[in-house]
Amino acid sequence: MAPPDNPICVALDTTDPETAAGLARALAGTVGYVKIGLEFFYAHGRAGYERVAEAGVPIFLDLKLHDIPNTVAGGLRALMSLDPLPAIVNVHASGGPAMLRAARETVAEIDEARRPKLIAVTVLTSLDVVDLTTLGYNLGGEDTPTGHVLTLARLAHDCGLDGVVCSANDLRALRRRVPGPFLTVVPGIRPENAAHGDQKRVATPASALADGADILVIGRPITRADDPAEAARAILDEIGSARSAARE
Ligand SMILES: O=c1ccn([C@@H]2O[C@H](COP(=O)(O)O)[C@@H](O)[C@H]2O)c(=O)[nH]1
Repeated sequence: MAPPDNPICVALDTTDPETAAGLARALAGTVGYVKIGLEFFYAHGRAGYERVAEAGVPIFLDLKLHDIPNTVAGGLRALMSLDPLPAIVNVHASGGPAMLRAARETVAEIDEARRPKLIAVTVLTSLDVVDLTTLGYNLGGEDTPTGHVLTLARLAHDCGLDGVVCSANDLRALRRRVPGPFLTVVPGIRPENAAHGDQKRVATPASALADGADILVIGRPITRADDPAEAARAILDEIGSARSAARE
């Protein structure tokens, strides 16, 4: 799977349709994707989605489905009638193999050239090793969640999914241990000196790409900037400079 030309995906986390559609228009041509998540979709559903889609930017519909196989398949099938189709949809890998296969079979009902990429969330970037231990995961004494991310990523791969959502901290191990092509979509991206907020496993845009990210999900550092398009351009410049320096 070829990496996208423009790896920036901006999270439109708002309940205001004017703001979401306005951001999508302002960012068209500067970013590769916009992301619609729970906040916007629960508030405005299909009509809100279609309004954002008018800007013509490919959409990652980040609804992170997590339920029994039949329910996830039904939910995804309902989403497959969106017009235009999203470029990417997702489920939680921890829904298990039967659910992942049901999801894969459902998106496969759309012809291959048009179907959305189906990816699985591994471990949320807002969780660190302390959180996972609190949740009862046995990390075998490791001090990062990467081992668990790899388990879920391999499962997603074996169930035929196109890729995963993971943190930048997991990428090197994942690129070594999960066969490609396999899309890596990476939130928790923070330019130097940007506030981390609720994100615990973070990286800069340039370092995430250097470690193997295909798509960088960036929300507040762009959407809360005085000029979001300018903030996105600054990140693209930073990425370009880091790539040129790496080639020298
Ligand atoms: O593990 C995950 C999965 C999804 N997200 C989503 O990405 C954006 C990040 O927004 P920021 O404002 O840049 O923190 C947000 O929509 C999350 O729902 C994630 O952060 N981590």
